[in-house]
Amino acid sequence: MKTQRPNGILYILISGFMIAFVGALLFLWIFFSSMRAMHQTTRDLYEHPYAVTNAALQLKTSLYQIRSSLLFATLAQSKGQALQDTIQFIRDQESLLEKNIRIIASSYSGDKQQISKLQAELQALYHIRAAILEKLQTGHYVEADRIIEINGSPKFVEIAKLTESVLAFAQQRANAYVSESQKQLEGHTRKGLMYATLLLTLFLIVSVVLVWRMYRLHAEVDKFAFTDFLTGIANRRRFMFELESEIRRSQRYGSPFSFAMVDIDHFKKINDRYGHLVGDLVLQNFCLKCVSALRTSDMIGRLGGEEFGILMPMTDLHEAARVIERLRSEIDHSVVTENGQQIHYTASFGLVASSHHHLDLSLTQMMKSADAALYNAKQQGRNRVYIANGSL
Ligand SMILES: Nc1nc2c(ncn2[C@@H]2O[C@H](COP(=O)(O)OP(=O)(O)OP(=O)(O)O)[C@@H](O)[C@H]2O)c(=O)[nH]1
Repeated sequence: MKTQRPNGILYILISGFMIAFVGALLFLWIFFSSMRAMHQTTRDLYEHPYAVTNAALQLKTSLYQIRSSLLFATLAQSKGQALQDTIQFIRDQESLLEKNIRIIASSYSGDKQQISKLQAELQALYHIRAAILEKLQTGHYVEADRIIEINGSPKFVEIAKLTESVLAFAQQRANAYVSESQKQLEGHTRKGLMYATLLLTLFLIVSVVLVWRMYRLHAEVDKFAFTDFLTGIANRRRFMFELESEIRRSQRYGSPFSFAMVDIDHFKKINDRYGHLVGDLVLQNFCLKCVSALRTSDMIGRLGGEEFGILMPMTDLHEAARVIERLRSEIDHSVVTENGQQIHYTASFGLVASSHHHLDLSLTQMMKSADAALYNAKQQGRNRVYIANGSL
């Protein structure tokens, strides 16, 4: 019994720690995988779909800038440094344009032929742009203007249309992607909440089970600490505690109480003749008889071996003597039946009442007095009740 309690608590503590550890790991795993998924979704959301739309928009701007620069240079009849600056500006815009068309070509998920066509149209535009610049550099402004009007403008319009259609598709895809990603984010949040709730519920259940186990263990330990294992009645420790409390109560309020010390007669002979198991049955039978004969407010405890104590609160000597005598007689007139054998046993009682003693009565004095009375009952032939300072 002594080793069961620490083992039980250790077992509960270890299981509690293990469950908490697994729960914490699970929680961290859910938390980090959910965070990673959310991070990835957010990154995809801002990098992938908008890359094409941004590139298409920039491409449109570059085209517009190139066209305006060519028109301006032609109308203003630019030459010298002004023309050189315009050429440099157009080159910069074209390299920007090239960068954007590469982005579109690598990320566009629509009709790829559209992109090839756009690239081909841009190449054609570069040739037209080269022809216009050549005319401008040689001062042929009218021819430059004509090339712009006949070849350049339609080409710009054509490319702008193509870019517009690429942009519209990319935007549509981006919008779809955004709403899809939002749904995914909502899904992650919902899942996270669901797992957290499940985990919390699991922890609650485990905690309740653990607390219940601890409570039961505690109650069991308490029961074994104050109960006699064989008979199920109060053990010596519990009985002495109650007897001492009753003495104090009697001293304080002057309430009467009686106490009997009981010993089963020739119990050694019963053991020797029928065996220890039958001896145990007799002890149990004795306790049953006491419990049925006494009031529920009375208490019976095993003081050791075949010796018992009976405490009768609020009972004076006269009443106690009547009850104990009835119990003695009942035991004397009954038998314990085991394996077809009928075992008859008797008991001797030493009875003490609080009214027979002084107010400063102690537990030791009361025990001594009851023990002496019991000794007298044995001496006078057993199977009798002996009252301290007088016999029935
Ligand atoms: N079966 C059983 N026997 C017990 C238990 N506890 C003590 N005993 C036995 O009870 C016997 C008590 O014997 P004694 O003290 O000589 O007393 P007795 O035979 O009852 O004689 P008197 O008290 O003089 O009438 C011993 O043999 C103990 O071994 C128990 O829990 N079960």
